[in-house]
Amino acid sequence: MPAAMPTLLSVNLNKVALLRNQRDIGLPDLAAAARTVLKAGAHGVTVHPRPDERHIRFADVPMLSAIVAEHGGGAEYNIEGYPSEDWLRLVEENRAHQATLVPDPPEAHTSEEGWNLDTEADVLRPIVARLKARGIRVSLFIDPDPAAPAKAAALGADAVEIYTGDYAHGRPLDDYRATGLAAHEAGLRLNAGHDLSLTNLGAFLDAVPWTAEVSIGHAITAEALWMGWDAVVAAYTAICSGPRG
Ligand SMILES: CC(=O)[C@@H](O)[C@H](O)COP(=O)(O)O
Ligand SMILES: NCC(=O)COP(=O)(O)O
Repeated sequence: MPAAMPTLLSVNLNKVALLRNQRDIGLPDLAAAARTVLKAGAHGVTVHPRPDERHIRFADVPMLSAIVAEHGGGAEYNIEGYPSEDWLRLVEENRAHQATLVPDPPEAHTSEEGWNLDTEADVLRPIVARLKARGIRVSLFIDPDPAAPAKAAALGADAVEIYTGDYAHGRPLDDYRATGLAAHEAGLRLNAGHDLSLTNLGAFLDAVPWTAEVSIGHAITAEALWMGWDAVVAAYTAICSGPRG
């Protein structure tokens, strides 16, 4: 069993932006949300700017970059998305610490699968090199497939993010643990995300103790409506730093 390590929490602000976009009055204040979650103890902020700007708008990206930089203390900015030229420029121009490449088509309702690292290898390899040349950590969004981490490492990725949506809907943790171990053995940073929540995060981290970072947005935003941001971030960081069973 690997030495227990605290898992870092990156709060995805997509759903704060989604609510903000419903009216033209700037509420909820996205900048205030970013400052609040960082002050409450989140390690970083994640955004997933989609081509239709349904939630995070391209103009939000530099504003949030400045807030993460202003917070300091090693806080990180994780930008997720499909690596179109526009998205790549957004990542490069806004000092992302980590770029998480996700295979979503523009019309995707949400992210529901990882990369096919066999058929997309030739597309991804130069993109990974381009981002790494700028000092950006590159994470590839993968399915819970123990064969995926070695393929991601062969493409030059620094990290993988296991898609956890199916786990949240009842898929057993066996493949997640095997994939996490494979990432650890491949020397990759292991991230995880999608539909993680206060009710399912602990069991995931117990089964996959190599997890360096979780990015959580939908559930934490819903939970913050009842608990408030300070309390909900504290609840997640307590799970993230708790003893691994
Ligand atoms: C990649 C992933 O699982 C999430 O980060 C994604 O950002 C969710 O996107 P929506 O918030 O648009 O559903
Ligand atoms: N990479 C996962 C993420 O950033 C947030 O996903 P979700 O918690 O909104 O499902």
